[in-house]
Amino acid sequence: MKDTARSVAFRTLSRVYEDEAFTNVALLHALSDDTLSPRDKALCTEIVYGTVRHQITIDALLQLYIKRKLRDVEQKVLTILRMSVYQLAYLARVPAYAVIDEAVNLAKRHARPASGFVNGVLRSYLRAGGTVEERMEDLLRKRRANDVSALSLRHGFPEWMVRALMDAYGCPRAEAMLAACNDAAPLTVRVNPLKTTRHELKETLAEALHTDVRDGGLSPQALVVPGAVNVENLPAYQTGQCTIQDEAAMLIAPLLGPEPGMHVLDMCAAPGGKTTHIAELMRDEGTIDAYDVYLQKVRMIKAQAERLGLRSIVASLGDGRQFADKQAKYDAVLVDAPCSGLGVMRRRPDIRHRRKPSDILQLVTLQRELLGAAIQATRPGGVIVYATCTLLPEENQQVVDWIQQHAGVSVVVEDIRESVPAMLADDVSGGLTITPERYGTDGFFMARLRKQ
Ligand SMILES: C[S@@+](CC[C@H](N)C(=O)[O-])C[C@H]1O[C@@H](n2cnc3c(N)ncnc32)[C@H](O)[C@@H]1O
Repeated sequence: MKDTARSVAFRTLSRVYEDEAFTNVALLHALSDDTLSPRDKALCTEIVYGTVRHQITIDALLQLYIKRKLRDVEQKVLTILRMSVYQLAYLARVPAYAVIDEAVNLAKRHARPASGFVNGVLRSYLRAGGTVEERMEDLLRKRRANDVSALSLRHGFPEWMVRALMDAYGCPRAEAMLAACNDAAPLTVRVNPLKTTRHELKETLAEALHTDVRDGGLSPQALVVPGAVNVENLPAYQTGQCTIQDEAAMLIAPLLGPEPGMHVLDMCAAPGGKTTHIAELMRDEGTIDAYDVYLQKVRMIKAQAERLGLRSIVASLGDGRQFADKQAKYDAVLVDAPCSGLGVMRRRPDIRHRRKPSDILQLVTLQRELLGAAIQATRPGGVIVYATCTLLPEENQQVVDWIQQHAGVSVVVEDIRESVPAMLADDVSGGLTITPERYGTDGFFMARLRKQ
């Protein structure tokens, strides 16, 4: 049978829900051949991301029409219902009859005995009427919901995550942050100054993609490409003129103060986004030792270095914590630590469903150990940059504060207001926290320490 936007969306969502695939990776794989038209690819992408983003809200609405608990509904049937309610609730331009027809066809193909059930539930949903906002507010009134459960239901994030953000940033800002985490992220690329200029690359990309490409507002190396485009297929990408990277992430490597000839350690380096940035800023002169604990990921660093034509990167397999008892020799060390990833939920919406509160404690322990080892590996007078892509202070400023007390050597947290764009100065408090609702970027934390 011929693939449609919805059948490919169903297959992709099944991989996310049944095989624990990452949404962005499963989608990239599903759309890599050309069986769908560009319009259908866009619809499929919208359905997949939207369903995962709004799953908590969708489930609460679906439960009103299903007597059993949703966890007792067969996964394939639940996937069909979730993606269909997403379309009925959030995609005004899609006709309801098309959604229900295709849902029933999908059920006949993948869960035949349940096709009548799928039809019945979706028709009951439609009959109840009202916009998704009205239905949600009705549900919240009936549940007498407090602020945390209200934000959880309105924006589709688990309650523990909402509570953590509210505690850290207050209610209005946390709500704006959650809403921004549901926005589609733009594609941004970092120009490789060793091969071209931002101006030249901008013209090359605009011509190849028939679209307006604009300069980023935060990094002098950033270009923003609108729409869902595949830059990786373009000659400009394949010949190493640019790297795909969120604009806020482009602010991290410069904090190390990279200069030609330096000896730098990148402790958690894969897939190499920041390693290659450091090498570009060092004009590919000097050495960057880049480590990661997964062999497959070390190969990714090597592939990126090769694509960009960078020779100063030495990528190796290794645990960053090993540097705790090695010689202190590096001029600068980057710890781009493994973290809960709450800052990148625009691109990885499944993070909200995967992460558990208990993960945070484990991550904080690892982050402290990595930062402690980084300080040991740095020569006296050298700098250490600690960064994450999460929004939780426990994994960010609190790790930096803790290490100052426990490093066993003297380290100072430097004031980085002069080293970041002026408009970010107010976001610096110890380290810099960039949140997604402020500048349309992913969320990041970065701090610079100097070993005395
Ligand atoms: C946030 S990512 C790094 C992203 C990378 N710096 C970039 O810009 O492309 C964190 C990385 O740390 C790696 N990692 C996790 N535990 C580690 C450890 N103990 N030592 C070294 N790397 C580790 C993960 O495999 C992951 O690739």
